Amino acid sequence: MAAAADSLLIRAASGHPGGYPPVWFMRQAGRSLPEYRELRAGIAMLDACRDPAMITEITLQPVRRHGVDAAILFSDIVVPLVAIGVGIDIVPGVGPVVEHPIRTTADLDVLREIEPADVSYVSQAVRALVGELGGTPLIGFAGAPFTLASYLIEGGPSRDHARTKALMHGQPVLWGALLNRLAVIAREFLRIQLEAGVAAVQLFDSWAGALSRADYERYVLPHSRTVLEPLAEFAVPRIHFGVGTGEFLDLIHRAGADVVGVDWRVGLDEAARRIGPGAVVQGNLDPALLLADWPVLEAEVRRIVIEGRSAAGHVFNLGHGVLPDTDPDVLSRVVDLVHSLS
Ligand SMILES: Cc1c2[nH]c(c1CCC(=O)O)Cc1[nH]c(c(CCC(=O)O)c1C)Cc1[nH]c(c(CCC(=O)O)c1C)Cc1[nH]c(c(C)c1CCC(=O)O)C2
Repeated sequence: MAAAADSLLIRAASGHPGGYPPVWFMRQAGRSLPEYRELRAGIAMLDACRDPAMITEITLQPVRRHGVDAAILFSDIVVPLVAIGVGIDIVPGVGPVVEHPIRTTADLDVLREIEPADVSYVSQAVRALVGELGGTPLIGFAGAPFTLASYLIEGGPSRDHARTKALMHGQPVLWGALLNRLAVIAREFLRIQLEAGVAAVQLFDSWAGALSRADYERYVLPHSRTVLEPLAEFAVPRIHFGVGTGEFLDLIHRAGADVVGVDWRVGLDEAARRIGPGAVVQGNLDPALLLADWPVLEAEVRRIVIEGRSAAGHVFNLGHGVLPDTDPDVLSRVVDLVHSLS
């Protein structure tokens, strides 16, 4: 732990950057890696997420291959919900699909509080990983209340989040009760990972960008704050990420984040300005550009590293997850390039 606490990621997150920005990739573990596809063959996603040896090996794969500056726990945002008994499956090529969508007060009963014993495989994997990783920090994560609520209300992935928004505006009491339960689950799931030894946490509010600034502030921010604020006691970086949240990056920060994840729509210099003094940012290469010719990609990486220097700290990452058909050698080359820039 002492070594991980001194890592580039932890230093950049507290606003004391070293020579080059630390680099890791959202969804660095997964289908872009042949060794992942081989290991996962014939094993369902949620079964893999409940097997400590599998979690450990898959988490380590991109660290070994790319030399990234952080590992992210192999899991999924729906894992804590499945662990407390919510009927959810992860369907390949689709995403999480919910057996009984949540649409009434009675439906909330299924969302009981999570206990460490519900996810002992996660604690076990974290402890093993902290030992294996040495000085490389391990990032734990959870899905944010809004993004989890969207899956639960819609019953699966949604383009427009229409039922979610209708419930948010039309049944604000039910909305508040649902988001509060999800916030407590996310916070306790992160606490379990922190107690097992993760060096940082990331809260994924992937779909928050579907909301207006005013609606985010009123209906979502208080609940994301319920997740993040009490975790300050662990004194580790709390990263808060969403896609399309450029209009309210300051609110993402205000919810209790030390590091604000930024997608590719806003430059990091402008993002730092929007967040305010002392801003630490994470991002923000467009994952689609990993499929472009190297000279194009190289120029983008250089631009992002330069723009990141106007923030108090910068963690190099993508603006969203690695796409499955990304060439893993390109990811390794991006890591080497970032490491050569100081
Ligand atoms: C929205 C969301 C989900 N899951 C997650 C989010 C938030 C991040 C984001 O916005 O991308 C979070 C997540 N899911 C996964 C990770 C692993 C850690 C990492 O390497 O980043 C993380 C951080 C593994 C996964 N989670 C999933 C996979 C793919 C399943 C497989 O390999 O069979 C992986 C590696 C499944 C999943 N789970 C989810 C989706 C949309 C999918 C993809 C469905 C598909 O295209 O098949 C829900």
